Amino acid sequence: MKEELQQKIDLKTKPQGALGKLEQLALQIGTVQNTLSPVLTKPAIVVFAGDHGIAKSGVSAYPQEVTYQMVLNFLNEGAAINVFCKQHQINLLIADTGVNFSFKPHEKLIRAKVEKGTRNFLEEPAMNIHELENCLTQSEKIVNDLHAGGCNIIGFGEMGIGNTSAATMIMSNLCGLPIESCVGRGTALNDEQFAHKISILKQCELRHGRSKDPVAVLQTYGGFEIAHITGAMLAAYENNMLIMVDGFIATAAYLAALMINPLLQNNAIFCHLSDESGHRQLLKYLGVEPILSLNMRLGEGTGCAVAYPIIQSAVAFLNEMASFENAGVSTKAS
Ligand SMILES: O=C(O)c1ccc[n+]([C@@H]2O[C@H](COP(=O)([O-])O)[C@@H](O)[C@H]2O)c1
Ligand SMILES: Cc1cc2nc[nH]c2cc1C
Repeated sequence: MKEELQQKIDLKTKPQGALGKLEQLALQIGTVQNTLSPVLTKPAIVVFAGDHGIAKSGVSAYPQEVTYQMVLNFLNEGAAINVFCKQHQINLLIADTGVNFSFKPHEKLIRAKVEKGTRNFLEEPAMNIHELENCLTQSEKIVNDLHAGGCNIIGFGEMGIGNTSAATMIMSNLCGLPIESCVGRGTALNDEQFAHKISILKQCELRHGRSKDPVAVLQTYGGFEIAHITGAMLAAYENNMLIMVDGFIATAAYLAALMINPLLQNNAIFCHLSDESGHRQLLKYLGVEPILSLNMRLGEGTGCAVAYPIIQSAVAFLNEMASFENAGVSTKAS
């Protein structure tokens, strides 16, 4: 199928390769769906939210309460992700994987709470193996349900004060890179706060040692929302869905999932380069190029939502553009 797709792309009325990254996307999407005429159906983004014990150690510029407050904002349709999903007709769902708050039922809220926040990994592992398994099973069900409803392209966002610290530790361990190469300012720490974050994360490294085992690393550092994203990506792959990968935290979850199933890379679309400083290095480590680079560092799945119309353009040109033959346009001079 790959060769036939490449031929179809090359016969479109354009100089060879002139649609750049859109051509690579069209090739990838057609290959995943094993067709010359792929379609994107019922696009969805799930924002997984969870609290982090490490937030108590002064590693974020914002207090932990912002996690639940932002979940309420998502449910009231006031956040950036709501706006972009509405703009592009993407179905948006919010999953409470471990927020320190009791939410009232809401049609867009998925109840997947493991605990009211992870434990502080400065002192002890963020979660136990049962809690991690709970994350992986619940997220699998969430994705399976969306797939059963006709969704074939899905993005995963996250919300969790302190989660750039967890993602930093995941990246540092699984890539075998020093903390300094992975850490960033998250929600915009000043120089002093940033130095404190680095010192805390180094203490955590001393406490837990290093590991390249994705399951052990997720258990040690969390969070519930990150582990949910890992499980959700694995389930999306099993359903042969296209997987939109968002920013730093979502890519750390992807890294863990990739180590569990390397075939995941066939279905993954890297939506944007986050301004969180470790993200560039992480994408480089993975050997992938994102669609967008807009200096965004919000999370919530906003990179996926903003990149989605570009993914649609890739599918549209493949399906709708004329070939040289159909349009009566001459090919290259020989
Ligand atoms: O997606 C990203 O690349 C990204 C980069 C920096 C921060 N964030 C968001 O900011 C929060 C984590 O930042 P922090 O400083 O609390 O660790 C969390 O809710 C993320 O969604 C997200
Ligand atoms: C306000 C705010 C919104 C967010 N959305 C994702 N992470 C966030 C962090 C903060 C602080």
